Amino acid sequence: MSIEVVNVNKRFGDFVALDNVSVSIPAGRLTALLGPSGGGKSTLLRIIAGLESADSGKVEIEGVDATNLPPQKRNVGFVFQHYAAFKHLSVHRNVAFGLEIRKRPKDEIRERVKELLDLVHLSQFADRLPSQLSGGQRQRMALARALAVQPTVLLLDEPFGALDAKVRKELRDWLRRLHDEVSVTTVFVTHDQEEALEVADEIVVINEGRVEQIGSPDDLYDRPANDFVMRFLGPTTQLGDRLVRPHDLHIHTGAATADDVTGRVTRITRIGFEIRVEVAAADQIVTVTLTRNEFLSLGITTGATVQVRVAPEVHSVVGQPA
Ligand SMILES: Nc1ncnc2c1ncn2[C@@H]1O[C@H](COP(=O)(O)OP(=O)(O)OP(=O)(O)O)[C@@H](O)[C@H]1O
Repeated sequence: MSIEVVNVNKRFGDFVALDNVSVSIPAGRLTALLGPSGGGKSTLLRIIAGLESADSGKVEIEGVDATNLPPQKRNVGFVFQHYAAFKHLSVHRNVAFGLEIRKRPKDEIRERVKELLDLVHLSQFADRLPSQLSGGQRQRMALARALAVQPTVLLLDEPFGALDAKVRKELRDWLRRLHDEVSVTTVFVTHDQEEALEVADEIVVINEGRVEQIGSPDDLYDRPANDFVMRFLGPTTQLGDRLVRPHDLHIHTGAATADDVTGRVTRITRIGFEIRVEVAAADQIVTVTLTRNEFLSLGITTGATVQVRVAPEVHSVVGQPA
């Protein structure tokens, strides 16, 4: 393990921001701290970085007890959402900054900055000022700057939060590729479940100062530890007393069996290549998502009587042509 957070507690006045949090973050992986706003993600990241101290508990980085070490002794690099670049320095100088204050030889700095600018695809902008870059380019510069001093751990607090959806998506893909190239242990905060599911190897779900679940994207999505994780990770619908994913429900128009709930189709909506079918069953509106082929083979329209059940073998149903 690269980072061990053990029984960390943090209060702000009476407010409990972190309630006995323990997390193991594996070396060389990309880990997301995911959860709703105010849940404590940034506080945890800041405690790992040494920018905030825990009231009690321990932080270990690469086997070293870092609990009482100042940030600069932890060998972590960090990037925050509203990244403050040195406005009067070129991109090259911004990236070189950490190396210059460490008084590294000029040749080494030149070489390393060149490598990093290549890595983040900003070589042609080396002489520009930060104000002459786009938001996405500035975030890439921030990452290059954080990586310059070869941290063992890279901490990113909503690094793409302020950017528009398209740039965000590009940077997300790019971060994944970058991580695969340099494989420095990376922890990033996000409240966006899609971002976490798409990019991270491991996800730590944090809510109201507590860890709800830790696992791979598949673990969390398919085997959520509780209702909170299930609802936070993706769409859900209620069938009887069961909370399920809309695509894990099966519809048929044959005779009802013991597992079926009978209902009436109230609405059919097409969302991209999926079809969302709403079924009024008993006192519930159940949402079922189907592929276009599944939907067409059923031949249902609004008002039809249908049977709904939880698909017996989810993975054999999803994605199969009807
Ligand atoms: N310095 C502080 N003083 C008082 N309260 C604070 C301080 N820092 C954070 N908090 C409170 O602690 C709670 C957790 O904040 P934190 O920033 O860790 O949440 P978060 O999960 O990162 O949320 P967001 O996604 O909105 O950034 C919030 O209710 C916040 O108001």
